[in-house]
Amino acid sequence: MFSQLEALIANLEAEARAAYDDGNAVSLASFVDSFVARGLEEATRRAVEAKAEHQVWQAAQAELIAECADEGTEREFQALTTECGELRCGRVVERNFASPDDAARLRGAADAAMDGLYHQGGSTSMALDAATGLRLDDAVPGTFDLATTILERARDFVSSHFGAPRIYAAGGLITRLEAPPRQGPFQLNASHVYWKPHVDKANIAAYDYSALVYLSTHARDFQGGALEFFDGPNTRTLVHPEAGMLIAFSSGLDNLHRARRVTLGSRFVLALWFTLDPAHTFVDTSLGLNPGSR
Ligand SMILES: O=C(O)CCC(=O)C(=O)O
Ligand SMILES: [Fe+2]
Repeated sequence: MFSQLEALIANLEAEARAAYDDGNAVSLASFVDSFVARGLEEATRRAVEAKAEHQVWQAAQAELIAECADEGTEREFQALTTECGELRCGRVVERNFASPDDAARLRGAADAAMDGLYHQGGSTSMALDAATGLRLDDAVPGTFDLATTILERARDFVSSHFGAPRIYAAGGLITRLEAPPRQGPFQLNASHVYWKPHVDKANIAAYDYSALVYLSTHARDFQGGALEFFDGPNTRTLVHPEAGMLIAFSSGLDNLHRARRVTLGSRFVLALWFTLDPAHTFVDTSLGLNPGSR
């Protein structure tokens, strides 16, 4: 299987070969070598920049978390729009974004596809990529297409709601939170705490918008597990997931949040992230394919 680095080098080599001109003074081999070397230098520079940006976001996140008390006044979700630079920030909920049937189909497929995957405490996640697609389709044919269709619809929804004409899929996860946590050989860390407040952009600086499509319903499929936003030191905004509900929000510091601990049952969510920067579009290398050669 290709590593990311091998895939990058293979891409650069393919690009170099395509760019090589026969009338060139240098041989193809040395042209490719110096093209790859320049490409790797550029990639390294971008990685260093991204690391610095990541550290800034993490420091700001730590400050916000420190300001939030353990307990706060709770209020139910209200849609919210704020200005942030040239963009719109805020949050929005859309019930029945996915039909109950589609949510149930994807939930069933995800549950089966997670057999044999590692869990961390009560949490099991699969990236939304082609390798997961094979597992999903093996469990319930057609469910990878269903997931990618939901992703595309979510992208259009976020783009029009937040007034960002062009946004790109930057990553996706299907996550199951459950209580009690499964034990056995696939349990990696029984004391893993997934219910930590966080800012999505502090995890991956390229994320600009987050969308969660719930596949399970609070009080029917699970207890606990509300989505909680930390709005100021003592104020919490809660969303109780319903199968098919979409919640979209800007990924920055205005949306410090967490999924609360599930106390009983299973809670599935399709989490999607979008970026304004095409350079950060998600590249699926899960089947070891070289994206440049497709
Ligand atoms: O499951 C949820 O409600 C939240 C998930 C989340 O915050 C995340 O994956 O970043
Ligand atoms: Fe999050």
